Amino acid sequence: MKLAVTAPDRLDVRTVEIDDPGDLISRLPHSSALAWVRHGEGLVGWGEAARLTVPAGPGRFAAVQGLLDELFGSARVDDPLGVPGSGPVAFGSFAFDPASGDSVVIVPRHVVGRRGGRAWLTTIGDAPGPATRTMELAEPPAAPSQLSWSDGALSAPAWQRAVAAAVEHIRAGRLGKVVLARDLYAQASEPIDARVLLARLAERFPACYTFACGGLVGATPELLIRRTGDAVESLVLAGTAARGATPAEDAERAARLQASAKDRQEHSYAAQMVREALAPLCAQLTVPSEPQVLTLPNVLHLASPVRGLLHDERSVLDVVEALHPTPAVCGTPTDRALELIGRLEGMDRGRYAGPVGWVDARGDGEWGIALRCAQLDGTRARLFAGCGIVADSDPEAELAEAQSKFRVMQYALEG
Ligand SMILES: C=C(O[C@@H]1C=C(C(=O)O)C=C[C@H]1O)C(=O)O
Repeated sequence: MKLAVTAPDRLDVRTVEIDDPGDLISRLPHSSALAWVRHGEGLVGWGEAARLTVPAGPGRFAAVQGLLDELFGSARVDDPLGVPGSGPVAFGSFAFDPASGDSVVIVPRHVVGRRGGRAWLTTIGDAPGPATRTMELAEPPAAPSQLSWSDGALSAPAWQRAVAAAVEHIRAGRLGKVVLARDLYAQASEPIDARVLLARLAERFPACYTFACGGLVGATPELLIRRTGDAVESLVLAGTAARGATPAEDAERAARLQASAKDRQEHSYAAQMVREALAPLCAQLTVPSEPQVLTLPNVLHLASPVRGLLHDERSVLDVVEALHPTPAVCGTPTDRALELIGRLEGMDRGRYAGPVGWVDARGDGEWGIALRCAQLDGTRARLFAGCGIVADSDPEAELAEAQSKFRVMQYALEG
């Protein structure tokens, strides 16, 4: 594995406490944004003090952690706050497939953080000017215009055939579950500004993690892992139903989802694997015996909140490595599911369904699974959505489920 690294020999890092900046996303001065925001709290970043381009291959998480240890370990750091996300941080977005696609890790020159009534500004490289200088509101960016839509690798009927083929493999006993995704393109007349999408997503999906890294922009409900000191948390999602039109219909659909043997099976593959991956790392681990229902503006999900205490000092990236790819986005068993995904989807997922998030110099951080997202490339956006397939899956129902997941980014682009 050969990593491309652009970084100075030694980072000069300074964090200062600042007045409440309010909405973080409106502080971003240009479209090449880095973001991780939920309920108005989190981190936004811009500029590049360092960039790591990580090729496919085993050990990519450990390789990144090793480089960050060097970079952060040799840095001159003035960080009087000492809270998760203060001092130097790296944002990252890893490719889904361990065998294909580059991953991107960026140490921004400027980071604004906001959590629990405190806010901070971190500057790398330059002597920071007065905090108010960078706190000026950026010019409001323009919304995407004249969008046209087209299929990605597979049309809707072709994708339904892929789902039917997956069901055959599962019924033949070759695997228990596989997650199949498809892509969709949006073409705009002008370059798409990530900040417009981020602002719309954060407003409409406040309970999701609105993220941006290396042009991948989305709002994921799925927390792969948060590490704060020795405490770790995860939110496993798998099993989905459409929202109802009224509160009564929602309640009825939530009850049906919780009682659905097919969705419970889809969910238990994912929850069980997360338990098995975390157990060896944890002195204590709690996985609820029954999933709950998470209600989002577009869908309902079966959800298992997992909590644990690490028994050794480990960076959040070590835990990401132990978890990815979970059956929420890949399948069971992992190797057969990966192979079938490669055969049936007809596309490279890139960084969709890979880990996305941030890590600081203490090894604290938050990583989600990059879902409900699009890869921006100038005037074009490539959207992704996928569904867990088990023996009882129906291709038409899975297509409808994928459409309801696409709606998140369709809304972000169209308003
Ligand atoms: C694969 C996606 O979502 C995943 C699949 C789910 C399912 O199949 O029920 C639910 C949540 C996510 O874990 C996606 O949004 O693209």
